[in-house]
Amino acid sequence: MKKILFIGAGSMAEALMQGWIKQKVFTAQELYVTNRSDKERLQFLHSTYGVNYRVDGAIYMQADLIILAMKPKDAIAAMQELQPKISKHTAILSILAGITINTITEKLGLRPVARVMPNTSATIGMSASGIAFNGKVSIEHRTMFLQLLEAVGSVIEVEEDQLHAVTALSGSGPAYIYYLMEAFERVGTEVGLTKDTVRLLMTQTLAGTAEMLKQSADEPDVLRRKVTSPGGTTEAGIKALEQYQFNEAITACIKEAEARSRALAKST
Ligand SMILES: NC(=O)C1=CN([C@@H]2O[C@H](COP(=O)(O)OP(=O)(O)OC[C@H]3O[C@@H](n4cnc5c(N)ncnc54)[C@H](O)[C@@H]3O)[C@@H](O)[C@H]2O)C=CC1
Ligand SMILES: O=C(O)[C@@H]1CCC=N1
Repeated sequence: MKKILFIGAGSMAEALMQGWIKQKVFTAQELYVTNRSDKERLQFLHSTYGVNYRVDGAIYMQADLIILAMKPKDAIAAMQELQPKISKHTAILSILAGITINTITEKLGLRPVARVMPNTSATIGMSASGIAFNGKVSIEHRTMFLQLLEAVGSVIEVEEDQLHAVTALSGSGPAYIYYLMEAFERVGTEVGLTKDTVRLLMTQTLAGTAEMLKQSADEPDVLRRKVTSPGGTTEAGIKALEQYQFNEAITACIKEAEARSRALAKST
């Protein structure tokens, strides 16, 4: 029986443990979770998923894999606390935005580290994750790390530096789409539909559009033109997007998020 230890019990830790249990990658009994102080949160995870939340010194020492899942601002203190408690050989999977593999091995010692940027859709097996490894990761470790991420969605290997871009795009991406949906629902009710009807129409539109992009050989602009009749509604809508600087807004959004990821890396 494996021992997989989560340090940090927030929404991303929950998404991963939920996905792994659902996909039968690990049993709940193999998962251990700890956080800084919120015992109620640990009890909630225990009663909801059956994961262990009583973590003694032996569990730290025997852990096969440790998942770093605290907020980046808490990472240094958490790693300093962790270092004396864990075995020299334990592999680390970090989901921390902006915290480099170098910082992790500086604080925890040279060991196999995978740095991953998943997203919260891991909860339903639909994460899009980027992953980078250090030189200590063996072929067996690599296979294991990739399987863990494949169990909760799709995963693509990138250079570590590219994880800043992955974070800005797919790590934060669900929030942008939820924000878009909030806007659709708000305006949808203004033009005469109920919120429920807008939700139904637009979730299917998002899913259908994503599937078209996956299945079609056409580029997005070609697919867009197929929707856009001359003098029609789409053209009017797109003109409004252009007038309100849609492209500038998206560019600023991704660049600000990427810069924030880099700033986080610098400040630790
Ligand atoms: N929420 C998201 O969509 C994504 C988050 N991430 C990354 O995942 C990490 C966690 O994010 P969330 O789950 O959203 O955060 P969260 O705020 O929901 O949870 C953070 C957890 O870490 C715990 N913690 C803080 N200091 C600790 C310490 N010293 N020892 C043990 N536990 C400690 C807190 O008690 C809390 O349970 C962050 O580093 C973030 O960059 C990565 C991809 C997506
Ligand atoms: O907002 C954040 O910093 C994290 C990283 C990607 C999604 N959430």
